[in-house]
Amino acid sequence: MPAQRRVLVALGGNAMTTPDGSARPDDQRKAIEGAMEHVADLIEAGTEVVLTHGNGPQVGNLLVKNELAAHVVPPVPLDWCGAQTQGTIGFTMVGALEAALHRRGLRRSAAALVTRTLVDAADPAFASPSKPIGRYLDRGEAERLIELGQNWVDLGARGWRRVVPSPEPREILDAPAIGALLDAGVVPVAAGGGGIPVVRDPSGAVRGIEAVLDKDRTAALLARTVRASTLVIATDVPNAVLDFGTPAARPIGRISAAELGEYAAAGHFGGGSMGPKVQAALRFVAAGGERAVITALDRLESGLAGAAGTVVEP
Ligand SMILES: Nc1ncnc2c1ncn2[C@@H]1O[C@H](COP(=O)(O)OP(=O)(O)O)[C@@H](O)[C@H]1O
Ligand SMILES: NC(=O)OP(=O)(O)O
Repeated sequence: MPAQRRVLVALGGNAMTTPDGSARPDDQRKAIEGAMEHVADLIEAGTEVVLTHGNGPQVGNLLVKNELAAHVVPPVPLDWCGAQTQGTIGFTMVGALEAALHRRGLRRSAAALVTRTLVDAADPAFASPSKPIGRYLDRGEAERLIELGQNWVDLGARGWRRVVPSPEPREILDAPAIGALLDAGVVPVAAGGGGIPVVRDPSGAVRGIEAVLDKDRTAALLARTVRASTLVIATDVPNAVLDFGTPAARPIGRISAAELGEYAAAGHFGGGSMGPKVQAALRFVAAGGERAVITALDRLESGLAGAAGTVVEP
């Protein structure tokens, strides 16, 4: 498999929902259709693309539905909710991407793979929930749910959000199937929502475990696994910003991994938002990746060329 021009594009939840995170089906369809136009442009320009995506709003909403309906139908575990969101988001992305490719005269197909990501059952993250999912609530509503045993954190201006365990992704178990899709010329959508978290029993059997993986962390692992030259993290802001949200805010353009690492250590990037993206970019480059780009969807092409966004190089 050629390593040149293979690009892993990770789409954030913001590329798939409205800014209020409500995740209404029509809003998701429209947002995904817009995102796939940009991805189709890359493919038309000759880039080999592997796609992954977040699922924070969707998996949180599904969990709530399960809990609300628990007295009527049996609730399913969080890893099943993750698998279900891979299915619906992947299905929507594949349809939108194929339509966008066909409009450009490209008869390429795409396929969404239900993807398992191995984690360690002893990961300390299981004891300290940190991954924000679902809708934002105000403090009073969040406190009521905390009393019922849920974990919620204050995320500032947008409100409070539920958090669940998010262990470190260790291995993409379905990597051979992703490789087979690439070899067949099919555009893979893989490891959505960071992949379904699974652990391996002493017998070697694999089983799901309740958590939601961080899609940026998994994207860095997936990019290395498929030997992509570039990792692009597409979100709703054109750049990572220093002193974000203050009068001294300034966007970061091209930067070395060493310098970006210093800014990260100094606390410039929000946990649960820009922090994981910067961490993923640094990990990918440290592991031998040529370039990681953090930018907005509408700058994908110029970001790939190193002319827009936060461009991280060794
Ligand atoms: N230092 C920073 N630079 C830029 N954006 C930041 C920074 N810190 C926090 N953010 C926030 O991170 C958001 C993007 O992260 P997130 O909402 O998790 O994206 P996605 O859902 O696309 O993965 C931006 O909308 C911005 O509000
Ligand atoms: N799983 C995950 O990280 O999803 P978001 O990017 O939507 O938060």
